[in-house]
Amino acid sequence: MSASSIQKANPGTNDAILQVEHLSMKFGGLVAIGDLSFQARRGEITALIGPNGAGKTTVFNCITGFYKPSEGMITLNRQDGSTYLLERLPNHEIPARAKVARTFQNIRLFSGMTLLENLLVAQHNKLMKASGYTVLGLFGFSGYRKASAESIDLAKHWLEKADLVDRADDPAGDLPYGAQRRLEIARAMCTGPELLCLDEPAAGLNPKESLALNALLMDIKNTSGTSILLIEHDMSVVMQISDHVVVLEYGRKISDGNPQSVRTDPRVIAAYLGVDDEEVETVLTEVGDEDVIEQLDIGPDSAHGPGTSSSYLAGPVTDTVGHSEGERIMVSKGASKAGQFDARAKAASQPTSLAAVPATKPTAKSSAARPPAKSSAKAPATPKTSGISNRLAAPRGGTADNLTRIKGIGTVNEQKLNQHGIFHFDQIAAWKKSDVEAAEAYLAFDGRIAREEWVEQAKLLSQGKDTGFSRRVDAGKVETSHPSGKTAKAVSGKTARAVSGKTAAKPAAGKRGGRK
Ligand SMILES: Nc1ncnc2c1ncn2[C@@H]1O[C@H](COP(=O)(O)OP(=O)(O)OP(=O)(O)O)[C@@H](O)[C@H]1O
Repeated sequence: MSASSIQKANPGTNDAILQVEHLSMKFGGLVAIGDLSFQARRGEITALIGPNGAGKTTVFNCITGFYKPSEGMITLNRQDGSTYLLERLPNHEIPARAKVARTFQNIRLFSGMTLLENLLVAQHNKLMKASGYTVLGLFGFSGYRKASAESIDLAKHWLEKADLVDRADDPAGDLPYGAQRRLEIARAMCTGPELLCLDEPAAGLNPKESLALNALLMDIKNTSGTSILLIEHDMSVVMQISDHVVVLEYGRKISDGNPQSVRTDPRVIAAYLGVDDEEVETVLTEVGDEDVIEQLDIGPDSAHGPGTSSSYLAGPVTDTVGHSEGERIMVSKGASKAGQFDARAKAASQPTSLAAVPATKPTAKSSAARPPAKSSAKAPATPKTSGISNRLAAPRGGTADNLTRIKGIGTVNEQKLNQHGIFHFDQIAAWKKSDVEAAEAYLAFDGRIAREEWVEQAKLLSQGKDTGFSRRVDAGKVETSHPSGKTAKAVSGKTARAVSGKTAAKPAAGKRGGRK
Protein backbone atom coordinates (compact mmCIF):
# COMPACT_ATOMS: atom_id res chain seq x y z
CA MET A 1 0.00 0.00 0.00
CA SER A 2 1.34 3.41 -0.86
CA ALA A 3 1.87 5.89 1.90
CA SER A 4 -0.52 8.24 0.21
CA SER A 5 -3.44 5.85 0.63
CA ILE A 6 -3.41 6.09 4.40
CA GLN A 7 -2.98 9.05 6.65
CA LYS A 8 -3.41 9.32 10.38
CA ALA A 9 -5.80 11.76 11.86
CA ASN A 10 -7.04 12.33 15.37
CA PRO A 11 -9.61 9.74 16.31
CA GLY A 12 -13.18 10.95 16.48
CA THR A 13 -12.55 14.27 14.77
CA ASN A 14 -14.48 13.46 11.63
CA ASP A 15 -18.22 12.86 11.58
CA ALA A 16 -18.15 11.83 7.95
CA ILE A 17 -17.26 8.20 7.52
CA LEU A 18 -17.21 8.63 3.75
CA GLN A 19 -16.40 11.71 1.71
CA VAL A 20 -16.86 11.59 -2.04
CA GLU A 21 -15.33 14.61 -3.70
CA HIS A 22 -15.61 15.58 -7.35
CA LEU A 23 -15.97 11.99 -8.42
CA SER A 24 -16.15 11.35 -12.16
CA MET A 25 -16.30 8.05 -13.95
CA LYS A 26 -16.13 7.82 -17.71
CA PHE A 27 -16.65 4.74 -19.85
CA GLY A 28 -15.21 5.68 -23.20
CA GLY A 29 -17.30 8.69 -24.17
CA LEU A 30 -20.01 8.08 -21.59
CA VAL A 31 -19.85 10.16 -18.43
CA ALA A 32 -21.56 7.80 -15.99
CA ILE A 33 -20.67 10.01 -12.98
CA GLY A 34 -19.93 13.70 -13.35
CA ASP A 35 -18.34 15.77 -10.60
CA LEU A 36 -20.22 14.12 -7.76
CA SER A 37 -19.63 15.17 -4.16
CA PHE A 38 -21.44 13.98 -1.06
CA GLN A 39 -20.80 12.71 2.46
CA ALA A 40 -22.10 9.76 4.46
CA ARG A 41 -22.10 10.48 8.16
CA ARG A 42 -20.92 8.02 10.74
CA GLY A 43 -23.66 5.97 12.40
CA GLU A 44 -26.26 6.98 9.83
CA ILE A 45 -28.06 5.33 6.96
CA THR A 46 -27.37 7.24 3.76
CA ALA A 47 -29.43 6.34 0.71
CA LEU A 48 -28.26 6.88 -2.84
CA ILE A 49 -31.28 7.00 -5.10
CA GLY A 50 -32.08 7.94 -8.68
CA PRO A 51 -33.74 6.59 -11.80
CA ASN A 52 -32.25 3.68 -13.72
CA GLY A 53 -28.90 4.43 -15.23
CA ALA A 54 -28.36 7.40 -12.89
CA GLY A 55 -24.98 6.02 -11.88
CA LYS A 56 -25.66 4.62 -8.42
CA THR A 57 -23.97 1.27 -8.93
CA THR A 58 -21.05 2.98 -10.59
CA VAL A 59 -20.57 5.06 -7.43
CA PHE A 60 -20.64 1.85 -5.38
CA ASN A 61 -18.15 0.24 -7.72
CA CYS A 62 -15.80 3.19 -7.27
CA ILE A 63 -16.15 3.10 -3.49
CA THR A 64 -15.55 -0.62 -3.27
CA GLY A 65 -12.65 -0.64 -5.69
CA PHE A 66 -14.29 -2.44 -8.62
CA TYR A 67 -13.69 0.65 -10.72
CA LYS A 68 -10.91 3.17 -10.42
CA PRO A 69 -12.54 6.57 -10.88
CA SER A 70 -11.51 8.79 -13.76
CA GLU A 71 -11.27 11.72 -11.35
CA GLY A 72 -12.02 12.58 -7.76
CA MET A 73 -11.32 11.46 -4.26
CA ILE A 74 -13.10 8.96 -2.01
CA THR A 75 -12.04 9.21 1.61
CA LEU A 76 -12.95 6.65 4.26
CA ASN A 77 -12.44 7.83 7.83
CA ARG A 78 -12.23 4.91 10.24
CA GLN A 79 -13.21 5.09 13.88
CA ASP A 80 -9.60 4.69 15.00
CA GLY A 81 -8.74 7.89 13.16
CA SER A 82 -7.05 6.32 10.17
CA THR A 83 -8.06 7.65 6.82
CA TYR A 84 -8.01 5.78 3.53
CA LEU A 85 -8.17 7.14 0.03
CA LEU A 86 -10.19 4.35 -1.49
CA GLU A 87 -9.45 5.24 -5.09
CA ARG A 88 -5.79 4.52 -4.36
CA LEU A 89 -6.20 1.31 -2.37
CA PRO A 90 -5.91 -2.00 -4.19
CA ASN A 91 -9.48 -3.31 -4.25
CA HIS A 92 -8.74 -6.43 -2.16
CA GLU A 93 -7.51 -4.14 0.64
CA ILE A 94 -10.70 -2.11 0.79
CA PRO A 95 -12.66 -4.66 2.87
CA ALA A 96 -9.70 -5.67 5.02
CA ARG A 97 -8.08 -2.32 5.73
CA ALA A 98 -10.73 0.28 5.13
CA LYS A 99 -13.47 -2.00 6.51
CA VAL A 100 -15.93 -1.49 3.71
CA ALA A 101 -18.26 -4.38 2.89
CA ARG A 102 -20.86 -4.62 0.16
CA THR A 103 -23.71 -6.65 -1.22
CA PHE A 104 -24.72 -6.80 -4.85
CA GLN A 105 -27.92 -6.29 -6.83
CA ASN A 106 -28.00 -10.01 -7.55
CA ILE A 107 -27.69 -12.38 -4.62
CA ARG A 108 -24.24 -13.95 -4.33
CA LEU A 109 -24.48 -16.67 -1.71
CA PHE A 110 -22.99 -20.15 -1.73
CA SER A 111 -26.37 -21.76 -2.21
CA GLY A 112 -25.18 -25.33 -1.54
CA MET A 113 -23.58 -24.37 1.78
CA THR A 114 -25.55 -23.98 4.99
CA LEU A 115 -26.33 -20.57 6.37
CA LEU A 116 -23.72 -21.04 9.08
CA GLU A 117 -21.08 -22.08 6.57
CA ASN A 118 -21.79 -19.03 4.45
CA LEU A 119 -21.13 -16.85 7.46
CA LEU A 120 -17.98 -18.74 8.38
CA VAL A 121 -16.59 -18.45 4.86
CA ALA A 122 -16.94 -14.69 5.24
CA GLN A 123 -14.54 -14.93 8.18
CA HIS A 124 -12.07 -17.02 6.26
CA ASN A 125 -9.33 -14.39 6.43
CA LYS A 126 -9.55 -14.16 10.19
CA LEU A 127 -9.37 -17.95 10.53
CA MET A 128 -6.46 -18.21 8.12
CA LYS A 129 -4.59 -15.63 10.12
CA ALA A 130 -5.26 -17.56 13.34
CA SER A 131 -3.91 -20.73 11.77
CA GLY A 132 -0.71 -18.92 10.91
CA TYR A 133 -1.47 -19.80 7.28
CA THR A 134 -0.39 -23.39 8.07
CA VAL A 135 -2.09 -26.68 8.81
CA LEU A 136 -1.98 -25.93 12.57
CA GLY A 137 -5.70 -25.38 12.48
CA LEU A 138 -6.20 -29.01 11.54
CA PHE A 139 -4.37 -30.11 14.66
CA GLY A 140 -6.44 -28.03 17.01
CA PHE A 141 -3.90 -25.28 17.60
CA SER A 142 -5.39 -23.31 20.51
CA GLY A 143 -5.26 -19.90 18.82
CA TYR A 144 -7.12 -21.36 15.90
CA ARG A 145 -9.67 -23.09 18.14
CA LYS A 146 -10.37 -19.80 19.88
CA ALA A 147 -10.73 -17.92 16.59
CA SER A 148 -12.96 -20.67 15.26
CA ALA A 149 -15.25 -20.51 18.30
CA GLU A 150 -15.41 -16.73 18.01
CA SER A 151 -16.30 -17.01 14.34
CA ILE A 152 -19.14 -19.39 15.12
CA ASP A 153 -20.38 -17.06 17.85
CA LEU A 154 -20.29 -14.11 15.52
CA ALA A 155 -22.09 -16.07 12.81
CA LYS A 156 -24.79 -17.09 15.30
CA HIS A 157 -25.08 -13.51 16.49
CA TRP A 158 -25.81 -12.26 12.98
CA LEU A 159 -28.09 -15.17 12.17
CA GLU A 160 -30.13 -14.21 15.22
CA LYS A 161 -30.19 -10.56 14.20
CA ALA A 162 -31.35 -11.57 10.73
CA ASP A 163 -34.01 -13.83 12.24
CA LEU A 164 -32.44 -16.85 10.56
CA VAL A 165 -30.88 -18.78 13.42
CA ASP A 166 -33.53 -21.52 13.22
CA ARG A 167 -32.33 -22.34 9.74
CA ALA A 168 -28.61 -22.24 10.47
CA ASP A 169 -28.04 -25.73 9.12
CA ASP A 170 -30.21 -25.46 6.00
CA PRO A 171 -28.66 -24.84 2.61
CA ALA A 172 -28.75 -21.14 1.78
CA GLY A 173 -30.39 -21.92 -1.54
CA ASP A 174 -33.47 -23.27 0.25
CA LEU A 175 -34.26 -19.93 1.87
CA PRO A 176 -37.03 -17.70 0.56
CA TYR A 177 -35.75 -14.73 -1.42
CA GLY A 178 -36.18 -12.15 1.34
CA ALA A 179 -34.34 -14.36 3.82
CA GLN A 180 -31.46 -14.79 1.36
CA ARG A 181 -31.17 -11.01 1.20
CA ARG A 182 -30.94 -10.82 4.97
CA LEU A 183 -28.39 -13.63 4.98
CA GLU A 184 -26.20 -11.66 2.58
CA ILE A 185 -26.31 -8.71 4.93
CA ALA A 186 -25.54 -10.95 7.92
CA ARG A 187 -22.60 -12.36 5.99
CA ALA A 188 -21.28 -8.88 5.22
CA MET A 189 -21.65 -7.95 8.88
CA CYS A 190 -19.48 -10.93 9.88
CA THR A 191 -16.54 -9.12 8.27
CA GLY A 192 -16.89 -6.34 10.87
CA PRO A 193 -17.38 -3.47 8.44
CA GLU A 194 -17.42 0.16 9.45
CA LEU A 195 -19.23 1.02 6.22
CA LEU A 196 -21.76 -1.39 4.75
CA CYS A 197 -22.72 -0.71 1.13
CA LEU A 198 -25.99 -2.36 0.09
CA ASP A 199 -26.98 -2.41 -3.57
CA GLU A 200 -30.76 -2.64 -3.79
CA PRO A 201 -31.32 -4.89 -0.78
CA ALA A 202 -35.11 -4.58 -1.08
CA ALA A 203 -35.28 -5.52 -4.78
CA GLY A 204 -37.89 -8.20 -5.31
CA LEU A 205 -39.01 -8.30 -1.68
CA ASN A 206 -42.67 -8.47 -0.69
CA PRO A 207 -43.94 -5.92 1.86
CA LYS A 208 -43.43 -8.31 4.78
CA GLU A 209 -39.87 -9.06 3.72
CA SER A 210 -39.25 -5.33 3.25
CA LEU A 211 -40.33 -4.74 6.84
CA ALA A 212 -37.96 -7.46 8.07
CA LEU A 213 -35.17 -5.86 6.07
CA ASN A 214 -35.92 -2.44 7.53
CA ALA A 215 -35.81 -3.93 11.02
CA LEU A 216 -32.45 -5.56 10.37
CA LEU A 217 -30.92 -2.38 8.94
CA MET A 218 -32.21 -0.27 11.82
CA ASP A 219 -30.80 -2.82 14.24
CA ILE A 220 -27.40 -2.66 12.53
CA LYS A 221 -27.48 1.11 12.70
CA ASN A 222 -28.52 1.23 16.35
CA THR A 223 -26.38 -1.51 17.80
CA SER A 224 -23.33 -2.24 15.70
CA GLY A 225 -21.72 1.12 15.00
CA THR A 226 -21.66 0.28 11.29
CA SER A 227 -22.71 3.07 8.96
CA ILE A 228 -24.81 2.11 5.95
CA LEU A 229 -24.76 3.38 2.39
CA LEU A 230 -27.75 2.12 0.50
CA ILE A 231 -28.82 2.08 -3.11
CA GLU A 232 -32.53 1.50 -3.21
CA HIS A 233 -35.49 2.00 -5.50
CA ASP A 234 -38.06 1.03 -2.90
CA MET A 235 -39.14 4.37 -1.47
CA SER A 236 -40.85 2.74 1.50
CA VAL A 237 -37.45 1.50 2.60
CA VAL A 238 -35.58 4.69 1.73
CA MET A 239 -38.00 7.09 3.37
CA GLN A 240 -38.53 5.03 6.50
CA ILE A 241 -35.00 4.22 7.49
CA SER A 242 -32.65 6.73 5.88
CA ASP A 243 -31.19 9.64 7.78
CA HIS A 244 -29.84 11.22 4.64
CA VAL A 245 -30.70 10.85 0.96
CA VAL A 246 -28.55 11.74 -2.04
CA VAL A 247 -30.32 11.80 -5.38
CA LEU A 248 -28.57 11.24 -8.69
CA GLU A 249 -29.80 11.76 -12.19
CA TYR A 250 -27.59 11.25 -15.23
CA GLY A 251 -24.59 10.86 -12.93
CA ARG A 252 -25.12 14.27 -11.32
CA LYS A 253 -26.41 15.07 -7.86
CA ILE A 254 -29.78 16.76 -8.05
CA SER A 255 -30.71 16.72 -4.37
CA ASP A 256 -29.09 16.01 -1.03
CA GLY A 257 -30.77 16.23 2.35
CA ASN A 258 -33.06 14.52 4.82
CA PRO A 259 -35.83 12.27 3.47
CA GLN A 260 -38.50 14.92 4.00
CA SER A 261 -36.68 17.61 2.05
CA VAL A 262 -35.80 15.22 -0.73
CA ARG A 263 -39.26 13.72 -1.13
CA THR A 264 -40.74 17.14 -1.81
CA ASP A 265 -37.88 18.43 -3.95
CA PRO A 266 -39.39 19.16 -7.36
CA ARG A 267 -36.20 18.12 -9.11
CA VAL A 268 -36.49 14.72 -7.53
CA ILE A 269 -40.16 14.37 -8.30
CA ALA A 270 -39.51 15.37 -11.87
CA ALA A 271 -36.65 12.91 -12.18
CA TYR A 272 -38.66 10.07 -10.71
CA LEU A 273 -41.97 10.72 -12.34
CA GLY A 274 -40.25 11.49 -15.60
CA VAL A 275 -42.02 14.76 -16.07
CA ASP A 276 -41.77 16.41 -19.46
CA ASP A 277 -40.24 19.85 -19.40
CA GLU A 278 -43.56 21.42 -20.24
CA GLU A 279 -45.14 19.67 -17.28
CA VAL A 280 -42.61 20.66 -14.67
CA GLU A 281 -44.57 23.72 -13.65
CA THR A 282 -47.65 21.60 -13.14
CA VAL A 283 -45.72 19.32 -10.84
CA LEU A 284 -44.19 22.23 -9.01
CA THR A 285 -47.62 23.69 -8.52
CA GLU A 286 -48.82 20.36 -7.17
CA VAL A 287 -45.89 20.36 -4.79
CA GLY A 288 -47.18 23.77 -3.82
CA ASP A 289 -43.89 25.34 -2.95
CA GLU A 290 -43.62 28.68 -4.68
CA ASP A 291 -40.22 29.29 -3.11
CA VAL A 292 -38.90 26.14 -4.66
CA ILE A 293 -40.41 27.07 -8.01
CA GLU A 294 -38.66 30.40 -7.83
CA GLN A 295 -35.41 28.77 -6.76
CA LEU A 296 -35.60 26.29 -9.61
CA ASP A 297 -35.99 29.12 -12.04
CA ILE A 298 -32.93 30.80 -10.60
CA GLY A 299 -30.83 27.68 -10.44
CA PRO A 300 -29.57 25.24 -7.85
CA ASP A 301 -28.50 26.37 -4.42
CA SER A 302 -25.22 25.26 -2.99
CA ALA A 303 -26.89 23.14 -0.33
CA HIS A 304 -28.74 21.14 -2.94
CA GLY A 305 -26.34 19.68 -5.40
CA PRO A 306 -23.26 21.21 -6.88
CA GLY A 307 -22.89 24.90 -7.37
CA THR A 308 -23.63 26.79 -10.52
CA SER A 309 -20.19 26.23 -11.88
CA SER A 310 -20.49 22.50 -11.80
CA SER A 311 -22.14 19.94 -13.91
CA TYR A 312 -25.69 20.38 -12.64
CA LEU A 313 -26.34 22.97 -15.25
CA ALA A 314 -24.75 20.93 -17.94
CA GLY A 315 -27.83 18.71 -18.00
CA PRO A 316 -27.90 15.12 -19.06
CA VAL A 317 -24.81 13.34 -20.21
CA THR A 318 -26.38 13.31 -23.65
CA ASP A 319 -25.91 17.04 -23.88
CA THR A 320 -22.29 17.10 -23.02
CA VAL A 321 -20.76 14.08 -24.64
CA GLY A 322 -20.41 13.85 -28.34
CA HIS A 323 -19.92 10.57 -30.15
CA SER A 324 -19.76 9.71 -33.74
CA GLU A 325 -23.19 8.98 -35.15
CA GLY A 326 -24.22 5.38 -34.68
CA GLU A 327 -22.24 4.82 -31.52
CA ARG A 328 -23.76 7.51 -29.39
CA ILE A 329 -24.50 6.19 -25.92
CA MET A 330 -27.47 7.96 -24.53
CA VAL A 331 -28.86 8.30 -21.06
CA SER A 332 -32.02 9.66 -22.48
CA LYS A 333 -34.49 11.49 -20.31
CA GLY A 334 -37.14 10.39 -22.69
CA ALA A 335 -36.20 6.80 -22.15
CA SER A 336 -36.71 7.02 -18.43
CA LYS A 337 -39.98 8.82 -18.94
CA ALA A 338 -41.43 6.33 -21.33
CA GLY A 339 -42.05 3.61 -18.78
CA GLN A 340 -43.59 5.98 -16.29
CA PHE A 341 -46.76 7.19 -17.93
CA ASP A 342 -48.83 4.80 -15.90
CA ALA A 343 -47.15 5.88 -12.69
CA ARG A 344 -47.65 9.48 -13.61
CA ALA A 345 -51.32 9.02 -14.34
CA LYS A 346 -51.68 7.36 -10.96
CA ALA A 347 -49.61 10.00 -9.24
CA ALA A 348 -51.81 12.73 -10.71
CA SER A 349 -54.64 11.56 -8.52
CA GLN A 350 -52.47 11.45 -5.40
CA PRO A 351 -50.57 14.06 -3.43
CA THR A 352 -47.38 14.59 -5.35
CA SER A 353 -44.38 13.52 -3.39
CA LEU A 354 -41.82 10.80 -3.64
CA ALA A 355 -44.02 8.70 -1.41
CA ALA A 356 -46.35 8.48 -4.36
CA VAL A 357 -43.68 7.07 -6.63
CA PRO A 358 -44.14 3.36 -7.23
CA ALA A 359 -41.73 1.09 -5.43
CA THR A 360 -40.81 -0.61 -8.66
CA LYS A 361 -37.88 0.51 -10.77
CA PRO A 362 -38.87 3.33 -13.08
CA THR A 363 -37.71 1.65 -16.27
CA ALA A 364 -35.68 -1.25 -17.47
CA LYS A 365 -31.95 -0.67 -17.46
CA SER A 366 -31.74 -1.43 -21.12
CA SER A 367 -33.67 1.70 -21.88
CA ALA A 368 -30.90 3.84 -20.48
CA ALA A 369 -28.75 3.14 -23.49
CA ARG A 370 -31.50 3.69 -25.98
CA PRO A 371 -31.19 6.47 -28.52
CA PRO A 372 -33.35 9.52 -27.93
CA ALA A 373 -36.97 9.46 -28.89
CA LYS A 374 -37.16 10.31 -32.54
CA SER A 375 -40.02 11.50 -34.59
CA SER A 376 -40.87 8.40 -36.52
CA ALA A 377 -40.50 8.80 -40.25
CA LYS A 378 -43.15 6.26 -41.10
CA ALA A 379 -45.99 4.44 -39.42
CA PRO A 380 -46.15 0.72 -39.06
CA ALA A 381 -48.03 -0.90 -41.93
CA THR A 382 -50.96 -1.84 -39.71
CA PRO A 383 -51.11 0.20 -36.54
CA LYS A 384 -52.55 -1.88 -33.72
CA THR A 385 -54.79 0.83 -32.31
CA SER A 386 -57.79 1.14 -34.54
CA GLY A 387 -59.64 3.70 -32.40
CA ILE A 388 -57.99 6.82 -33.88
CA SER A 389 -59.36 7.88 -37.25
CA ASN A 390 -57.54 9.84 -39.97
CA ARG A 391 -54.40 7.80 -39.60
CA LEU A 392 -51.80 7.90 -42.34
CA ALA A 393 -49.29 5.28 -43.37
CA ALA A 394 -46.55 7.94 -43.57
CA PRO A 395 -46.23 11.71 -43.22
CA ARG A 396 -47.38 13.64 -46.25
CA GLY A 397 -44.43 14.56 -48.43
CA GLY A 398 -42.24 12.56 -46.04
CA THR A 399 -42.16 15.39 -43.50
CA ALA A 400 -44.10 15.30 -40.26
CA ASP A 401 -45.25 18.37 -38.38
CA ASN A 402 -43.49 19.05 -35.13
CA LEU A 403 -46.22 17.75 -32.84
CA THR A 404 -44.22 18.75 -29.78
CA ARG A 405 -45.35 22.32 -30.56
CA ILE A 406 -48.62 21.25 -28.95
CA LYS A 407 -48.41 21.69 -25.21
CA GLY A 408 -48.72 18.26 -23.64
CA ILE A 409 -47.13 16.34 -26.50
CA GLY A 410 -43.56 15.72 -25.55
CA THR A 411 -41.08 13.79 -27.62
CA VAL A 412 -42.23 10.44 -26.26
CA ASN A 413 -45.89 11.08 -27.04
CA GLU A 414 -44.97 12.37 -30.46
CA GLN A 415 -43.17 9.16 -31.20
CA LYS A 416 -46.16 7.12 -30.08
CA LEU A 417 -48.55 9.21 -32.14
CA ASN A 418 -46.30 8.85 -35.18
CA GLN A 419 -46.34 5.12 -34.66
CA HIS A 420 -50.11 5.25 -34.87
CA GLY A 421 -50.23 7.21 -38.05
CA ILE A 422 -50.66 10.71 -36.61
CA PHE A 423 -48.08 13.10 -38.09
CA HIS A 424 -49.88 16.38 -38.77
CA PHE A 425 -51.69 19.08 -36.85
CA ASP A 426 -54.75 18.81 -39.08
CA GLN A 427 -55.13 15.14 -38.18
CA ILE A 428 -55.38 16.08 -34.51
CA ALA A 429 -57.51 19.12 -35.32
CA ALA A 430 -60.04 16.75 -36.90
CA TRP A 431 -60.22 14.43 -33.90
CA LYS A 432 -63.68 13.66 -32.61
CA LYS A 433 -64.40 12.76 -28.99
CA SER A 434 -63.92 9.06 -29.76
CA ASP A 435 -60.48 9.77 -31.28
CA VAL A 436 -59.46 11.74 -28.21
CA GLU A 437 -60.60 8.89 -26.01
CA ALA A 438 -58.74 6.34 -28.12
CA ALA A 439 -55.56 8.43 -27.98
CA GLU A 440 -55.94 8.94 -24.24
CA ALA A 441 -56.35 5.21 -23.74
CA TYR A 442 -53.27 4.53 -25.80
CA LEU A 443 -51.18 7.20 -24.13
CA ALA A 444 -52.67 6.39 -20.71
CA PHE A 445 -53.71 10.00 -20.04
CA ASP A 446 -57.26 9.95 -18.82
CA GLY A 447 -58.87 13.29 -19.65
CA ARG A 448 -55.58 15.02 -20.24
CA ILE A 449 -55.77 15.60 -23.96
CA ALA A 450 -59.06 17.40 -23.53
CA ARG A 451 -57.75 19.38 -20.57
CA GLU A 452 -54.71 20.46 -22.50
CA GLU A 453 -56.85 21.20 -25.53
CA TRP A 454 -54.65 19.43 -27.99
CA VAL A 455 -57.40 19.66 -30.62
CA GLU A 456 -57.78 23.42 -30.17
CA GLN A 457 -54.04 23.96 -30.32
CA ALA A 458 -53.81 21.69 -33.37
CA LYS A 459 -56.51 23.73 -35.14
CA LEU A 460 -54.52 26.93 -34.70
CA LEU A 461 -51.23 25.32 -35.67
CA SER A 462 -52.74 23.64 -38.74
CA GLN A 463 -53.82 27.10 -39.90
CA GLY A 464 -50.23 28.28 -39.64
CA LYS A 465 -50.94 30.27 -36.47
CA ASP A 466 -48.79 30.06 -33.35
CA THR A 467 -49.64 29.54 -29.71
CA GLY A 468 -47.66 30.89 -26.78
CA PHE A 469 -46.33 27.40 -26.21
CA SER A 470 -45.40 26.75 -29.84
CA ARG A 471 -43.47 30.03 -29.86
CA ARG A 472 -41.49 28.81 -26.88
CA VAL A 473 -40.78 25.54 -28.64
CA ASP A 474 -39.70 27.37 -31.77
CA ALA A 475 -37.41 29.56 -29.68
CA GLY A 476 -35.67 26.46 -28.30
CA LYS A 477 -36.95 26.96 -24.77
CA VAL A 478 -38.79 23.66 -24.61
CA GLU A 479 -37.43 20.22 -25.38
CA THR A 480 -38.41 19.15 -28.87
CA SER A 481 -37.48 16.48 -31.35
CA HIS A 482 -37.20 19.13 -34.08
CA PRO A 483 -34.32 21.52 -33.57
CA SER A 484 -35.51 24.02 -36.11
CA GLY A 485 -39.03 24.28 -34.81
CA LYS A 486 -41.83 23.21 -37.08
CA THR A 487 -40.37 20.25 -38.97
CA ALA A 488 -36.78 19.25 -39.83
CA LYS A 489 -34.93 16.11 -38.92
CA ALA A 490 -35.39 14.55 -35.54
CA VAL A 491 -32.80 15.28 -32.90
CA SER A 492 -33.08 15.46 -29.13
CA GLY A 493 -34.02 19.00 -28.28
CA LYS A 494 -31.48 19.14 -25.50
CA THR A 495 -28.83 17.90 -27.83
CA ALA A 496 -29.91 20.57 -30.23
CA ARG A 497 -29.45 23.17 -27.55
CA ALA A 498 -26.06 21.71 -26.73
CA VAL A 499 -25.08 21.97 -30.36
CA SER A 500 -26.21 25.55 -30.43
CA GLY A 501 -24.08 26.27 -27.39
CA LYS A 502 -26.94 26.92 -25.02
CA THR A 503 -26.56 23.82 -22.91
CA ALA A 504 -25.40 25.54 -19.78
CA ALA A 505 -28.13 28.12 -19.90
CA LYS A 506 -30.75 27.44 -17.28
CA PRO A 507 -34.21 28.24 -18.62
CA ALA A 508 -35.01 31.80 -17.72
CA ALA A 509 -37.27 32.56 -14.79
CA GLY A 510 -40.77 31.38 -15.39
CA LYS A 511 -39.82 29.66 -18.59
CA ARG A 512 -40.10 26.10 -17.45
CA GLY A 513 -43.46 24.74 -18.44
CA GLY A 514 -44.95 28.04 -19.44
CA ARG A 515 -48.60 28.15 -20.24
CA LYS A 516 -50.12 28.03 -23.58
N1 LIG B 1 -18.70 -1.08 -17.22
C1 LIG B 1 -19.43 -0.20 -17.89
N2 LIG B 1 -19.14 0.09 -19.17
C2 LIG B 1 -19.87 1.00 -19.86
N3 LIG B 1 -20.90 1.66 -19.35
C3 LIG B 1 -21.25 1.40 -18.09
C4 LIG B 1 -20.54 0.46 -17.28
N4 LIG B 1 -21.10 0.42 -16.05
C5 LIG B 1 -22.13 1.30 -16.09
N5 LIG B 1 -22.21 1.88 -17.30
C6 LIG B 1 -23.16 2.91 -17.73
O1 LIG B 1 -23.11 3.94 -16.76
C7 LIG B 1 -24.42 4.46 -16.55
C8 LIG B 1 -24.75 4.34 -15.09
O2 LIG B 1 -24.97 2.96 -14.81
P1 LIG B 1 -25.24 2.43 -13.34
O3 LIG B 1 -25.38 0.95 -13.41
O4 LIG B 1 -24.22 2.96 -12.43
O5 LIG B 1 -26.64 3.11 -13.02
P2 LIG B 1 -27.63 2.80 -11.82
O6 LIG B 1 -28.12 4.11 -11.33
O7 LIG B 1 -27.00 1.89 -10.84
O8 LIG B 1 -28.79 2.04 -12.58
P3 LIG B 1 -29.77 0.91 -12.03
O9 LIG B 1 -30.69 1.55 -11.06
O10 LIG B 1 -30.49 0.47 -13.26
O11 LIG B 1 -28.94 -0.17 -11.44
C9 LIG B 1 -25.35 3.67 -17.45
O12 LIG B 1 -25.55 4.41 -18.63
C10 LIG B 1 -24.60 2.41 -17.70
O13 LIG B 1 -24.98 1.86 -18.95
